[in-house]
Amino acid sequence: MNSTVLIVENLGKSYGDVLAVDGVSFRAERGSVFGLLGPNGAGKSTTINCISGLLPPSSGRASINGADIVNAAKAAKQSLGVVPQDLALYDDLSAIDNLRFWGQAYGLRGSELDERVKTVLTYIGLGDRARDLPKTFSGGMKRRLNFGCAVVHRPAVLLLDEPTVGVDPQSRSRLFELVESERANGACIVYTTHYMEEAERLCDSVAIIDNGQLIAQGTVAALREQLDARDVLQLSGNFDTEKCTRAINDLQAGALDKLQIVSHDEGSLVLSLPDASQHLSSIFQVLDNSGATIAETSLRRPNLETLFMLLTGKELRE
Ligand SMILES: Nc1ncnc2c1ncn2[C@@H]1O[C@H](COP(=O)(O)OP(=O)(O)OP(=O)(O)O)[C@@H](O)[C@H]1O
Repeated sequence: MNSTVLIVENLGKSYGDVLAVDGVSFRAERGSVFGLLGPNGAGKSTTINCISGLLPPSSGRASINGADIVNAAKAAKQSLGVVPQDLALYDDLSAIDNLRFWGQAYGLRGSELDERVKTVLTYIGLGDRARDLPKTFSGGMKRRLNFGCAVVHRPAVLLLDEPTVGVDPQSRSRLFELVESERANGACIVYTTHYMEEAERLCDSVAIIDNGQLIAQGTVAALREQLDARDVLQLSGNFDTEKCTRAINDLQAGALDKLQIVSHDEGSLVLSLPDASQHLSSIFQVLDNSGATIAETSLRRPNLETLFMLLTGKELRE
């Protein structure tokens, strides 16, 4: 059995003049969580909405379980479950009837439907609230019901668009458990988020998207390796750009040949280097000699968030 169930090739989507998704390609496997990471407006939802058939792509293609999302849309949708960013529940249907509705929409009938709905209700922790309306639920309970509706027909591919936005910590960890058990059941999960710590906890492989383009892709371990164990040192204060660059160049020419400038303007200086804490005093010394005043300093260990900064020179959450 081929383990690749989702193939996205050179996908593009424009809204008028706005190129929201620009040639995105990736593959995702059964029994794995694929993270699509990027800041607000990067193009994550547009990518998800194209894959789920909600938006027609402007270019490129995608297939789910071998079915092209445009030419074999019905078969593609049958293998797909979607948990959209905004809740998609019927307020006038009880929890169990919301699940029954989605089960029927995907062709489940009779005892198979009854059993599956019962299993999913327990699975999402709403067994004792089956007959209640979603409006009586907390935000986290609604999210879990939304999740249940997406998995009731046992999809091969599950798309989750920022599922933890506005969710309390307890419901968040329950959602993580649900994602992990779907993976254990063999589903391929595409998980979009701008929380890098969620990606580091959940994802087997990730793609980082910025301005509609994938700027890095691989397993979390491989991307960490790409960072070359670099710390990110962020300084804010007053910097004369020219004098400061000269000072940093002197350091690079000396012992700190791995020192890099990530971004630099008059009010801030972001540097990266391995084992930064060992070299703080020499960095501060040369900056001081260049006439810089430093108001604030922060040192971050390498993670996906610092990788984003190293690749783009920008903060993930601004
Ligand atoms: N219906 C639309 N019409 C015009 N532009 C749009 C539309 N939807 C999204 N965009 C633009 O497309 C780009 C990508 O948006 P998208 O919602 O896909 O990003 P995102 O990464 O999902 O961000 P967020 O997490 O904020 O939803 C943004 O520049 C956005 O303003």
